[in-house]
Amino acid sequence: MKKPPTQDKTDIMSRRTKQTYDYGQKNLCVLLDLDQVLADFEGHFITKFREKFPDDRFVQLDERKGFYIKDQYEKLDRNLGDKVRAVYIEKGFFLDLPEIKGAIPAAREMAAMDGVDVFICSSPLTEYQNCLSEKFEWVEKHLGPEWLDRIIIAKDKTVINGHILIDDRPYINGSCKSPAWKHIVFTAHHNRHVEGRQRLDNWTDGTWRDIIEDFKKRI
Ligand SMILES: Nc1ncnc2c1ncn2[C@H]1C[C@H](O)[C@@H](COP(=O)(O)O)O1
Ligand SMILES: [Mg+2]
Repeated sequence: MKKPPTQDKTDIMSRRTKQTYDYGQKNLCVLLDLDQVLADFEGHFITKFREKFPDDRFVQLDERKGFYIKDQYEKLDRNLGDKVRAVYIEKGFFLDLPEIKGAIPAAREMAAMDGVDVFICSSPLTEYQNCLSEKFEWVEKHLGPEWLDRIIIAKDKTVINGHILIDDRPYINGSCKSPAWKHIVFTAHHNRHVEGRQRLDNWTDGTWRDIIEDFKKRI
């Protein structure tokens, strides 16, 4: 393994690809989900749904329950499922997602922390045509081009290696029954009812730093 050069972490981070050197210690690998952790999928969905279908019933954010928006809308009216889908497969939907408050400065600060590597781990829709390229565009626009090398696209997040996965989806299943990561549930309206899980409620009160420091001690 190469010896580390005599430069500080800021210099290394400014490169497009962060290199791995033998510092005699392991870095904490943090996987950050994109939708509803960095980008506000649910809030933007309601705005667009109401613009497109102003005469239809919709679910207020504080009434959201269960991961899939489509499932809850279909319970209101079974014809709404196709309308829900039409909103998020439309060109520009993923690119225009607003930032979750405080997420971008927190992600940048986390990535600059000593002993921490940060990746963005996101699942594409099966209707990938707009969603996939727009996820990359969103990251480039909000975090910068140097983050493009840190995007992991995976339908099955259980096979991805990392120490922590911060993700709003409360149950993450896949072909690996014992994923390497510990799941920290990022609180969203749809998952508030899920109990007994380690959570991160927001990016603004600084508690994310405590979680990262705690896990750094454990690896
Ligand atoms: N709450 C959601 N309802 C429907 N679809 C959703 C929701 N959150 C995310 N999605 C979509 C958008 C993403 O492309 C995939 C997976 O998202 P991920 O945040 O990586 O679990 O599903
Ligand atoms: Mg998500």
